[in-house]
Amino acid sequence: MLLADDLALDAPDGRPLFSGLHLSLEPGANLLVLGPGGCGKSQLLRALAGTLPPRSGRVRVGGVDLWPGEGALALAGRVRLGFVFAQGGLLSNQTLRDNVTLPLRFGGMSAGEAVGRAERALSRFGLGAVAGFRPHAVSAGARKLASYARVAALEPDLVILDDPLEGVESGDRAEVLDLIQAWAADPARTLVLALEDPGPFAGLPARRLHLAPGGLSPSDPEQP
Ligand SMILES: Nc1ncnc2c1ncn2[C@@H]1O[C@H](COP(=O)(O)OP(=O)(O)OP(=O)(O)O)[C@@H](O)[C@H]1O
Repeated sequence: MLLADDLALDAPDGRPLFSGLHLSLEPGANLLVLGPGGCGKSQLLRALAGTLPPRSGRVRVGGVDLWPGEGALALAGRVRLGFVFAQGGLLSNQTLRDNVTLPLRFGGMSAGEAVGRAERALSRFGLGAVAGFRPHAVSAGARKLASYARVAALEPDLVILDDPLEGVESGDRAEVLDLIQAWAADPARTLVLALEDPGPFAGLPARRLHLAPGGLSPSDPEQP
């Protein structure tokens, strides 16, 4: 489902983060990307999600080349990819409802079905009453939940979550944890999580990739 071959990434200032990364995740596999702040976890997830070109190397998702290639655009209508970045990543000029609906429409779903599914996903997270609001009109916690609703509605083949509990209010943690555990247990879904510390995900059945300042952790058994 997810293949990274000889991947090298730089920080936005051009500083090398790591090189020679190999990953191969079959459908249903889970991966925890671990490492201290600033070591490049977010940049790696963006490259795997097709939103940030690597310095060199290859990324394939569901048999589709993202890099070299046109990144996430290449996935349209072929592989469903859902991601939640630390800041949520909602489109600020669209309502929460439209933020959830748009990826479904891009995947070819009819407008009626997409809106119905978006409404149900937002209601599940207690956001039904604010579905017509734009992201800046709701709290940071609600924005984060809406970004989870967007992924849940999409039912993606690949889920990529950066710092999954960052910004989730304490009363919503159990709901979000349940959702992530269900994704992790689904044999058809591949899940990638980035965290400084596994915390509540320590028991997740997942492989681990350790990033360290200045490169890959030399103790990482995944690497050749
Ligand atoms: N927009 C940006 N502009 C400049 N530098 C950036 C930007 N985003 C990330 N960086 C730098 O790139 C490096 C990797 O950042 P990245 O966010 O991938 O690390 P991380 O492991 O995810 O850390 P954290 O857990 O703190 O988010 C860091 O040194 C960071 O300062």
